[in-house]
Amino acid sequence: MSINPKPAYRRILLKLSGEALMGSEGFGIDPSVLGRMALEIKELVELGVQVGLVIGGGNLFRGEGLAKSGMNRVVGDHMGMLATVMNGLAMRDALDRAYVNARLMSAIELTGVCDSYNWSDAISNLKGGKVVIFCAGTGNPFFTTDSAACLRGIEIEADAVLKGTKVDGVYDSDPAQNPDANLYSELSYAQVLDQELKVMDLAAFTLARDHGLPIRVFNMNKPGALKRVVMGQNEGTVIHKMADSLGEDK
Ligand SMILES: Nc1ncnc2c1ncn2[C@@H]1O[C@H](COP(=O)(O)OP(=O)(O)O)[C@@H](O)[C@H]1O
Ligand SMILES: O=c1ccn([C@@H]2O[C@H](COP(=O)(O)OP(=O)(O)O)[C@@H](O)[C@H]2O)c(=O)[nH]1
Repeated sequence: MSINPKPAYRRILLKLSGEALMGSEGFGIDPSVLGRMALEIKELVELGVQVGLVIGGGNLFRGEGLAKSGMNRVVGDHMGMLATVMNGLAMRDALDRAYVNARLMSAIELTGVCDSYNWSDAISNLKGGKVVIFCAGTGNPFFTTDSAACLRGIEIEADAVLKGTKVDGVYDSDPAQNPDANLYSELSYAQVLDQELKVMDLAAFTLARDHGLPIRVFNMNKPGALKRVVMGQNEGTVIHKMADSLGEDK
């Protein structure tokens, strides 16, 4: 196995689900998980990779779940977006404690708590080697933080969206249901859509496809997997533009 000494990416958009932060607890934030993730992100910064981060809120609130219990969906989504701000505050704090310079930018204005999202400030901070955490999703109800990850990824001209999840990548069927499921190392956008593989919601996925933004899915709970992805080693599944048997992939 050859080790590639240089990172494969100059700038990435890392998406971490809220559930990734709760560790073995069923709710909330596990400080030890947060600390481990901060150290993994620090390694990337030390390699010279520019890191934008989008954090989910599913460990605290999801609008869809709250709406099922009778709450107005828009209010539920507002709570979900504020949950991502809480996760963002915790992540910025963990990065500070790991001596990593980080800025927290919110799509919803929260004076005195964090900065408001500003595209050019985000780019300057990234160029200056600061980790930029984008919270409050897109700022709009009925969207997800996967959509926010693709949107911010396109805006900051990231080389890829790296989606950290609970499984090793994208399989031909749900590995939680089928122990014999096979892991893909590479897929085209068309293959994901044709085979209805679960990567991210359709709004997020089509945004990435239409802008040719590669998505790499990997296991955030697997120590060192993030670094291997960034070093261009064979880890997880990449979904990107490729000519497939049906002709041009969009
Ligand atoms: N074809 C598939 N490949 C990989 N994971 C899949 C597939 N189908 C369903 N899943 C499930 O999707 C989950 C990960 O989805 P993800 O979007 O990261 O989480 P969430 O929906 O909780 O935000 C995994 O736990 C896995 O069981
Ligand atoms: O642009 C956005 C992003 C998120 N949310 C809300 O915030 C919640 C938490 O985000 P998400 O479910 O994407 O978190 P994850 O699954 O990544 O933890 C969502 O369920 C939505 O209710 C929203 O309304 N608009």
